[in-house]
Amino acid sequence: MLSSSWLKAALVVDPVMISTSGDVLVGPSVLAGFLEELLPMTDIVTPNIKEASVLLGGVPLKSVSDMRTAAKLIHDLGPRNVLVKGGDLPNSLDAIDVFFDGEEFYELCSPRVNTRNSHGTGCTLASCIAAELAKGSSMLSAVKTAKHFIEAALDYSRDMTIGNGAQGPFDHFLALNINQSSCRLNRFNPNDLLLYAVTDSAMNRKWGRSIAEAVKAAVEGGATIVQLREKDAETRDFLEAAKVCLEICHSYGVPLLINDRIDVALACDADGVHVGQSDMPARLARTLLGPEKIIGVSCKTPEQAHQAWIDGADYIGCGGVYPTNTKANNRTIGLEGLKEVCLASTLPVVAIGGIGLSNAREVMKLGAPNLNGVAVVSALFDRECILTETRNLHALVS
Ligand SMILES: Cc1ncc(COP(=O)(O)OP(=O)(O)O)c(N)n1
Ligand SMILES: Cc1nc(C(=O)O)sc1CCOP(=O)(O)O
Repeated sequence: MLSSSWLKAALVVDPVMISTSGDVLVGPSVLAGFLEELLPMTDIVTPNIKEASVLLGGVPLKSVSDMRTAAKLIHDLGPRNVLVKGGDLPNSLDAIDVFFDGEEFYELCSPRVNTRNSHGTGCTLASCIAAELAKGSSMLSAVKTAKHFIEAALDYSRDMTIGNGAQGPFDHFLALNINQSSCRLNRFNPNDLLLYAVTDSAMNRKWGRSIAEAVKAAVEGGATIVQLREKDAETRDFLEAAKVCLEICHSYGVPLLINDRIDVALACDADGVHVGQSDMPARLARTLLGPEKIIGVSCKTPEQAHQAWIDGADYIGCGGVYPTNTKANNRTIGLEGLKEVCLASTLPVVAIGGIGLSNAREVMKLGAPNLNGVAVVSALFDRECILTETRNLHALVS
């Protein structure tokens, strides 16, 4: 028995051999067909740990380390990507899935949802991956989105009572009802890019403010995401300031990213990083930060935007839309350049460079697909009152 979907020439296979409830669903002839014919043509196979064990001739999987070994061995059987689902792993507080793309391993971790309503999760996960691939996601993004969807759906339907069996189905229609629920579908919401405040240490010094004071004023004024871009801060000072800013931002429900410094982002458990074309490559940043963190990449061309998507970035910072004094020797690409990148990008885009009260509306009116907001430094932080400037700019772009 198979649950598979062909979309955009991608074959996603959920090897439905043993159900979550432990029932064996296939015989030996099906297993042979799986190994010899199906796996070699598969883009991703998504076995649970019992199915992974069956595919490998019965080896027991008892730990995440065993799951990694299994993912590698199953990859050797032919599929281009493997997701070993650890929902059944004993003695684990979290649901840890191991994703292997032939080069890197990713441990995708989410809190275990205690519910009897878990019937159908495997098939739904595979279908969701296929749908995300068809929408243009990279494999890792598709897997992450699918996993978040399952987690949210399980949480949403944990207390439902349907039928009399030991297990109930979970609710696939939560998206229709999500507004009534507190669960979150994605860790990164592209709408957060609407008003992106990027700090600048020199400007804070000029106005005699700490980074934390500047950040507090910006989030109070309506900044929807914040990036600490502290080019000349000492590492220790930067880290301490980042921890304080993280508390401030989270108290307003606003994500905080760190410019360039993956080490600082890891040390303070920031929500993510923003990297440029000459910084740590996004793919390596993803490996270092894991699947849950937000990664933004600066792009001036459609080619760079495409690479950022392949590398597993979450959004693109595109500029300079207008000339700027904040970043030395920055090439201006104009509204035309911005539009070109937006049209080519499969990722959400935030415009940057010389944007302020006088031109933010013009940028947003471009109406380019994927353009989700404006990122601003001097128009917020090189002003006497950050709070007022942020409020005014927020009103303009909303
Ligand atoms: C949102 C956003 N977009 C672009 C940049 C520029 O990043 P980068 O190219 O790394 O240049 P520096 O910021 O390091 O000077 C950004 N920081 N944020
Ligand atoms: C940090 C940065 N990156 C840019 C890019 O084009 O990638 S422009 C820029 C500076 C933006 O500052 P302001 O809002 O003061 O013009």
